[in-house]
Amino acid sequence: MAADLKLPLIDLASPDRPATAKSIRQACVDHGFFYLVNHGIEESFLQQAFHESRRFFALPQDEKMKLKKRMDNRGYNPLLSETLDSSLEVRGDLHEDIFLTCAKVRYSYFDANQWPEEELLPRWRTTMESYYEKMLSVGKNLISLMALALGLDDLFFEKIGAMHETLAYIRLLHYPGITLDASSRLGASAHSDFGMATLLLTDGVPGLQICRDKDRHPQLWEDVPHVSGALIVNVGDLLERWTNCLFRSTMHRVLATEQERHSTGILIVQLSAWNVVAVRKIPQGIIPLPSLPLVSISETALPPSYLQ
Ligand SMILES: O=C(O)CCC(=O)C(=O)O
Ligand SMILES: [Fe+2]
Repeated sequence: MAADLKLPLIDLASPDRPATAKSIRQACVDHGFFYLVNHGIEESFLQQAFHESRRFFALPQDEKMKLKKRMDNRGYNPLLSETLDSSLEVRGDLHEDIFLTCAKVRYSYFDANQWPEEELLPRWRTTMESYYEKMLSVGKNLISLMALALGLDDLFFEKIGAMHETLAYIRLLHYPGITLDASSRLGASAHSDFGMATLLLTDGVPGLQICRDKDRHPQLWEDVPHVSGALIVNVGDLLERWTNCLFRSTMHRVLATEQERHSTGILIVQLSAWNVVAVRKIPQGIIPLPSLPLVSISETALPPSYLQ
């Protein structure tokens, strides 16, 4: 049995933004994970997004395969096609997912999405487009609070152009509620997220766990309990890098459970700093991805004062 964790709860509607920023800083330093409540997205709308997500995964496999993920990272990943922990010998996590982005950026991503046909899933596209807009707006508010939490002007990321042409992905995930062989195969194997931050919503079925100290042996995995109506926020590798590891991009995973599970999330990535994105955390430390430039910490966007 994994230990149960009490993650901090951040109230996005609190009028005391400096106090909220202070709590966010503590949460990002201690855990890299927290709950976000009073985020302003109506519960009925979130349920509708889940409903549409379920409808998609319930389609016949050949319909889903028509949207199979392409090189640009958008589209459908069938069951067992992805292994988030690249060090595993048993390949294939027990989930299927679809990636969408609605960003209107220079590569016309908006039109490049692969949408299910309207006759097949009426209103699916419009629901996902509003889901994207609503989650991104919460994410932008949060990122301005993160700037405050770093002792910066709350428009800091906007001013340096970091939110210019913001790229964010919606990821709809389905864990089918089966366990394969008696192996240790996971729903989503251990990984950290690569962008600035992820905002996640789960259907309440347990499974999500975090490992706060990846260098500890044996690793300690702690359950992230469900909090009704709250979004789960986690810091991504990019923000960890920008803050010289002050904010933690915490490793997490999802167990394979016998109960079916859905989650929907938005991953906020920073498009105009791909060179900074191009570092991945691996257990041994930070390494550049092959063929992509590594930006030294002193060249990153934040002034040294943020560490104080
Ligand atoms: O389904 C979950 O609870 C976590 C999903 C996740 O880690 C991800 O989408 O990066
Ligand atoms: Fe993740």
